[in-house]
Amino acid sequence: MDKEIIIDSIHNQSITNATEDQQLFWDLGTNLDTIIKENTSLAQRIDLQQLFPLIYGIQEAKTIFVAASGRSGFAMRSAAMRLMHLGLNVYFVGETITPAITAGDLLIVSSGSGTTSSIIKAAEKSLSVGAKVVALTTNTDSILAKLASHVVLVPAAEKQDHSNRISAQYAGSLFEQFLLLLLDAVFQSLWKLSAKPAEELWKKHTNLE
Ligand SMILES: O=C([C@H](O)CO)[C@H](O)[C@H](O)COP(=O)(O)O
Repeated sequence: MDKEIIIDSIHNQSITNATEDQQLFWDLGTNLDTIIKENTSLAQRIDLQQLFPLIYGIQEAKTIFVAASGRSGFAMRSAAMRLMHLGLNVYFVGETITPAITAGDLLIVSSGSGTTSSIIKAAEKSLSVGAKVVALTTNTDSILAKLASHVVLVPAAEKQDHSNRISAQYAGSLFEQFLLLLLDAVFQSLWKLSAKPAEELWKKHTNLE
């Protein structure tokens, strides 16, 4: 190939890439800004008093069970880990070592849609044995919300709401992100109430990772 053509094509390539990179840079910044703003707005729309029964329920329960699917499940696993750090007896539903739920226990479920069948089944079983069920969901008319002993409404977009009205993010992303923030806020309150020093909690942190 002619030397000038090669130089020309390299030059054009770098101009094209620079433009694409600039666009990507701008998009990423805008995306982060959108995500943070949507979470901030959601935090302002949460009725914090709806969290009181969750907090008291966690303090009173013999054993706490946590259940959620997919990305909601990832957020709830993080919350379950922190409850364990507080010294509470906590299991994630579906793990091999999770025992039977019984009366006096608490099941915390989260489902943006409130229609995920495994989560509804877990709630039904828990109620049938006399355990309490606290549900976090975007939909107070859902089967899960109607079953639950107590509902925390998280007014994020439901995963099949493609209207962009509540969130510009894909599917249930806002709900799933916010679960992590909300349950970290719950943990901070529980930690303060426990009056335990961080060093005591840290002893519970896995030393096998
Ligand atoms: O992983 C999920 C999906 O990607 C939606 O954003 C959900 O967490 C999963 O499908 C469970 O759904 P919900 O029970 O409605 O939270």
